[in-house]
Amino acid sequence: MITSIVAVFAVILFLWNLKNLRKRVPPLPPGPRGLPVIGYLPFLGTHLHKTFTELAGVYGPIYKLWLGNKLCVVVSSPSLAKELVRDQDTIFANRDPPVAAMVLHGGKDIAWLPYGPEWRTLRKLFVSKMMSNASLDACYSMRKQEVKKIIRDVYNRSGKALDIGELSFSASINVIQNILWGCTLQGENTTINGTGVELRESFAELMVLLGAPNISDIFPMLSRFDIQGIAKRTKKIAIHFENMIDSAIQRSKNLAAIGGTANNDGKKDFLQILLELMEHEDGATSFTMAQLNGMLMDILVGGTDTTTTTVEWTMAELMQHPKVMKKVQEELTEVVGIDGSVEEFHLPKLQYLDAVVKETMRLHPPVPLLVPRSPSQSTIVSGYTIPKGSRIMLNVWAIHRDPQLWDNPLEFQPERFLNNSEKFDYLGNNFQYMPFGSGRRVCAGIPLAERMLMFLLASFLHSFEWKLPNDTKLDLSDKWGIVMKKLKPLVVIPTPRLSNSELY
Ligand code: HEM
Repeated sequence: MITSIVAVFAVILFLWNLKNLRKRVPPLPPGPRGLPVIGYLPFLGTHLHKTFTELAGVYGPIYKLWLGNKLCVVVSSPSLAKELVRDQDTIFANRDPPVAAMVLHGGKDIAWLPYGPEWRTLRKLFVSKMMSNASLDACYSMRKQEVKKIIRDVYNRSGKALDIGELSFSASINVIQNILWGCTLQGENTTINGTGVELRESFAELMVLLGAPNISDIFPMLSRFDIQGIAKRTKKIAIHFENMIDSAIQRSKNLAAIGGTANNDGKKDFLQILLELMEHEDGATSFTMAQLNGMLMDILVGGTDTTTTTVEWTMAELMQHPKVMKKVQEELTEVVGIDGSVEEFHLPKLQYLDAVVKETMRLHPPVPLLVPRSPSQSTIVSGYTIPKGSRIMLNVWAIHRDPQLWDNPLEFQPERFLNNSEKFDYLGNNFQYMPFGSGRRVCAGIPLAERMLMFLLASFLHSFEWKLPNDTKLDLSDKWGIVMKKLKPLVVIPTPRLSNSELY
């Protein structure tokens, strides 16, 4: 009798333990302790990507930190990146927009919308109507005209010290505006002499505001006090953009009323296509004015600052490595010819320049932590629980410099990307190299970015020799922002390189 009772108890105890074992939720990832209430906030420093890389050295490739009551998870290995953006992509394709993004356009844009039908419609529209090869080929003449305009500007100022970031910003913003609404709204003002400088400063400030740790994000109940003034400063910039977009919309509507198009060739620009779709809305493509605004702002902001920054970093690395610069120019002479100017059909043949751009984006990924993700449900990654709503940062900067993945990772060696174009492209299929992100939320503007980067750089490098002003020392330090820029602008002096002045 006693034996039977003990046996029954033992079985019950065993089943109870088994049930508990099954129910036990895996732990959160390890991570540093912060202070009560504010968590790790005071220790973040000014360079988030570097602080996060140092912490990975202590806690491993996946760790957590608390910023106030917001749980952040930082991931910095290719295999874990794959778990997030390939194996569990539908869960991690969600975003966690900061207050600054909400102030900018209510989060109603491709970059910040949560993963779902609204985001899918906008992204599909953008990719199919604006980023297809056919659409980009159709507006090549306009891209060419804008790049030529910049090259002529530079030629007219040969021998003077010029800011490379300003030059490439002028070209990028004009190209993007032309694709969006068929003209540059500031007209001549976005050339290197005009108020394009002011516009560029607004973009740069916005990137800092979007990337800054904000008390309002960490303690939503304090957001109405806007303690750091981030919402106020973002609103000011948003109004500037809204006015720009409003005048573009008004102009487009006026043109449509008289049956005209912004381009004299009768081709519709992106804004006209969108406005028409809005009027004849069907279920598949319907969207609101707020979404239209968000999408336009997204493209203006997301497309120009990243491209400008990459051009500046590439030129800086080339100034630092004259032998590489020489090889790039030799390739250009061979492919384009010293009596010709660069055309887009030359670009696929410029394999060494392509390797130089890839190597630059390895060392200086323009968006070092990508755009933060946020799981739409609680899930498990690498044996750790990742709760719904936590903020996930993929530290691409650390992955791109990991000595276990790259030989001499801190050295600028474009050769590592030569004859390797299949292994390393921009689509994020190789989780060791992801300057444009990966998965469903990979950058939506890659086709234009790739063409613009190569076209601008090839034109600058083919048309001019570049040198630093006397007594200037090149500084390759960076400055934190969601888009990471050079701390000091790159200022260089051009001298014409081509045989014939008519090529300028
Ligand atoms: C050098 C140039 C560029 C770089 C390095 C870059 C990088 C990125 C990165 C890292 C992301 C986030 C990806 C992720 O979360 O996995 C992103 C998103 C995005 N980019 Fe780019 N980008 C560039 C140029 C452009 C251009 C030219 C456009 C538009 C004309 C553009 C439009 C967008 C949009 C709309 C998104 C949001 C995608 C989404 O959330 O679905 N980007 N970009």
